Amino acid sequence: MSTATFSSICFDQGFLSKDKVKISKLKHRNERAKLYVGGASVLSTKCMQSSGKNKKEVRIGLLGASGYTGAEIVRLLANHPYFGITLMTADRKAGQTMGSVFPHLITQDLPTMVSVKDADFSNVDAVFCCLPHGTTQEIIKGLPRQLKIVDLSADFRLRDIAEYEEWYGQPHSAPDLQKEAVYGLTEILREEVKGARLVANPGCYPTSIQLPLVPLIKAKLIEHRNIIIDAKSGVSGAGRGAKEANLYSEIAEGIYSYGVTRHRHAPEIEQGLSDAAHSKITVSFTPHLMPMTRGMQSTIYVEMSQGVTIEDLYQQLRKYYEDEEFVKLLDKGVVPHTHNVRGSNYCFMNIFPDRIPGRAIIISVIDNLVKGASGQALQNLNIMLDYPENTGLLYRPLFP
Ligand SMILES: NC(=O)C1=CN([C@@H]2O[C@H](COP(=O)(O)OP(=O)(O)OC[C@H]3O[C@@H](n4cnc5c(N)ncnc54)[C@H](OP(=O)(O)O)[C@@H]3O)[C@@H](O)[C@H]2O)C=CC1
Ligand SMILES: CC(=O)N[C@@H](CCC(=O)OP(=O)(O)O)C(=O)O
Repeated sequence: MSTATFSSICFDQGFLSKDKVKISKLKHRNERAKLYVGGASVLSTKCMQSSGKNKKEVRIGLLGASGYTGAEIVRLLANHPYFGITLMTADRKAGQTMGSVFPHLITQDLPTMVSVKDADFSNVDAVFCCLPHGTTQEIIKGLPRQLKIVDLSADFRLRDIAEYEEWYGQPHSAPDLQKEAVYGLTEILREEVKGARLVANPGCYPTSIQLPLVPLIKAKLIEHRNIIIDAKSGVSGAGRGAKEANLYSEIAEGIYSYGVTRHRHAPEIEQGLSDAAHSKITVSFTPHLMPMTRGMQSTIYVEMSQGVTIEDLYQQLRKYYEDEEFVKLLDKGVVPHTHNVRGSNYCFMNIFPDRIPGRAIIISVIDNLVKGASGQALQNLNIMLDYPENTGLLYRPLFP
């Protein structure tokens, strides 16, 4: 069985069917990976519906389905043999079908979107919450306790409620739930995610920044001072809502920095780095908006600890991520490009010696909508529900 190929398996989308990838290679830690080659369990949605058998095992509620991250969850779940969507919500677009809002999803059989206040959770086991921060905490507070929840917003990411209130400019209405939430930076906090009911999915910038820095800080290879992060995002990072600053004519043929000295991802990044260091770390962080739809690059300048070499940093990242499916340290000298990860759940990174002795430059790229949002969210829910972590996430990067 372990030598079956994906070409022998019925998936909704053609790209995997052409891949002669040995199933054994794709197995993760979880024994349920065996189900990949179990015949009926790998049938596509269409196959299941037409036979009326083998309904998907987990019923998913998707809150904020009409936004970019919601649509991305729908796209990813098309290839998930176990998770099926039974509830979708929208705000202004409540009452509409997904296919009318996102024609690229018209081939998927999906429920009509309803307003959150009319949502019936009796047919739901787990929820992806793709709502704006601020609105999310009230909604999650009202959900049935038995639901597993992955929240893509920032509402439960910061442990310190006072810090949340300072950076987000409003009181937190669910501090008790905040205590229960687990920060879902998967490759770093996988064990905590396993037992969680509520996961706070990390922001896109914090994901691309913490993945390379946390292993280096844990191994005491870099200094805690003078960490400088220059990060760039595609426009989809700002969501689908209309904003003057995101009009084509404002974005095309130029770049601009925003949130200079005060972007709300700074405390989130600092929380993760400080946990790794067991002492307070403060960073210089400046995000930029780029004239591209998806993609994110973080270029990070660090000071190496006394006596540490670039080779030490490289070997630490190599060791830390050698068994990881979605985080890849590239060969020495290869510069990561957002094109390398577009449409996929990968984070690619590399590390270079700076011309200033003792300093290093780290480059990390992700797709903000996948590893930076919906992909990592699905990775987390797979773990929370004890499914193979890579289920539904084996999309190859789109190039060009
Ligand atoms: N875009 C990205 O790259 C990333 C986004 N995130 C976070 O994920 C969350 C979703 O982001 P994204 O999909 O980009 O956002 P969008 O603006 O594209 O979508 C927001 C969704 O929430 C719904 N909505 C808006 N206001 C309300 C409300 N008051 N009550 C109920 N539903 C509401 C919208 O419905 P309708 O369209 O019908 O009005 C829409 O479905 C945000 O918290 C964002 O910060 C996190 C990481 C990366
Ligand atoms: C390009 C752009 O505008 N990006 C968003 C970050 C997206 C994200 O991760 O947002 P949350 O932390 O709110 O979930 C921003 O800078 O506000």
